[in-house]
Amino acid sequence: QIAIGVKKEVDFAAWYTNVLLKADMLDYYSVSGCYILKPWSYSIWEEIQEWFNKEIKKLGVQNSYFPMFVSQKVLEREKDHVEGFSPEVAWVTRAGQSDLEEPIAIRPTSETAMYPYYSKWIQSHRDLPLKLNQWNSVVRWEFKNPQPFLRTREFLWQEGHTAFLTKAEADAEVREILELYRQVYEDLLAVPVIPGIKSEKEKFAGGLYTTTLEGFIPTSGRGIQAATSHCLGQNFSRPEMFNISVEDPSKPNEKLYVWQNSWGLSTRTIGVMTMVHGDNQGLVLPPRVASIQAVIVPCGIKAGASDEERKSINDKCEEIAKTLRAANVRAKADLRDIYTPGYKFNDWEQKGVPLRLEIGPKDLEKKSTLTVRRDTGAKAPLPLENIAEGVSSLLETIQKEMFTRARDTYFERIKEVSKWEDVVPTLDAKCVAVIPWCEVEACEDDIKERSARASAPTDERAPSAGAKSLAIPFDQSRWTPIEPGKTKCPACGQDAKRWTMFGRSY
Ligand SMILES: O=C1CCCN[C@@H]1CCCn1cnc2cc(F)c(F)cc2c1=O
Ligand SMILES: [Mg+2]
Repeated sequence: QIAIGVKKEVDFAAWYTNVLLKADMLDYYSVSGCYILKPWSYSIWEEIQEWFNKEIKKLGVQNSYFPMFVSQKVLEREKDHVEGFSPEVAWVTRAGQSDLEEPIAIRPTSETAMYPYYSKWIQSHRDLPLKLNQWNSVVRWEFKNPQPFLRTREFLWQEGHTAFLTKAEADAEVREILELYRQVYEDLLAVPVIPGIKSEKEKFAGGLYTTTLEGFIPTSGRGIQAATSHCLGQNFSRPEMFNISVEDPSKPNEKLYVWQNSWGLSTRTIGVMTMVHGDNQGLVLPPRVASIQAVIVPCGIKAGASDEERKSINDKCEEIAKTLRAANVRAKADLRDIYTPGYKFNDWEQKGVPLRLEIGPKDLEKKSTLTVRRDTGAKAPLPLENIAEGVSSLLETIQKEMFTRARDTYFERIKEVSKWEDVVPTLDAKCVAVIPWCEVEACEDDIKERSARASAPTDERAPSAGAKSLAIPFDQSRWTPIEPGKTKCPACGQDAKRWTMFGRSY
């Protein structure tokens, strides 16, 4: 029987929620759009936190905590910055039986909570650079249908907010952080992403420019914004906004408004990892973030087996688990005597445990174990001698091959398109169209509108069908060089500037 009850390529949305439930990663919650993160998924967030926290501290970033409440007049400091977002702001209007004088917003992001205090704390250039990060949750009362980890009304993230004397320092940090995000996805989660810059239309409107990691979900053929690192320029420090300035060290008596960045990575990481690697047996965990990397299961114990035979097998399993744990492999022996080996195999496969070691009487005699990889199902005997070394290298191989397979799939779906008539068919083939684009915003609106009308009817639960610009990849070398003045934008015929990824997205 199909463990997950529905096939990934048949009903992706149902497959996704079933995988999360069967792997015991989450449970539904009484408030719609909110989910409980159970230990099996929360441990993945902890792995990401531990790694990222260590890295940003190397960059001199310090963690802090600002209140979750933002007063109305502070949140709406700059009308046009928030107005586009205002429908999704959640407000506290009452405490107990009495209404509040003023409604208080629950932070949807913390710029407006933090920057009045940046203005207060940053007086001299010696107070720069200021680099603070928060690990917290934010609330955005989304109305589009919620999806666990991908679009929820409350989510966990980190938000970094930094201030510099010069634009050059800010520009450099934007890319340093984006590179750390790339490592979270590619090295920890084995998920390939393409770093690039957002178009003027798609960037964070309050900022100067937005750099992004673009992920891709092959099953739906949709792109997904995996992480963002914005340069805010001086938009938030200027006098009309939060007035964050120092005396210009090179021009006394002149005010210099600071250059700021803000960057975020959320529990969306877990959803992307699940969608990219999961299969019809359920979750498939990359070893780097698996809370159990190897599960040891006693096998072949006949019903009539003697107690000592059962005990010798169980003891061996526990001993192997201990040996592996001593070598920093997160290993567990499943000695539950109420379940058959077959039941256990299915249970741990649904939870995505990267490696299973089977130990039966014959294995004991031969002093070997049968290893079974979760990602490929490949089985191979492994001598119990130097078992820790063998298991560690097998886990590394699994990590590498999970990434390579996902990257090859992603790159196969990225199609170089130079003629408009090929754009919609590319999207309908669940691919991303990379076009030599003119970077004119009106053209972008036109592409979205023309591709929405022409596209095949996608299932009604899917997000919008029109093609958005996803990113302008920093690495342009993968496509035919654009000849300035000669290469034309396939959508509008104007001169093309850079290869740009267009696709449907989450
Ligand atoms: O994306 C990030 C990274 C972490 C720090 N913040 C930036 C920009 C967030 C952009 N954004 C995103 N969503 C929002 C939703 C709101 F309800 C609202 F009032 C404001 C915003 C909003 O500013
Ligand atoms: Mg949003």
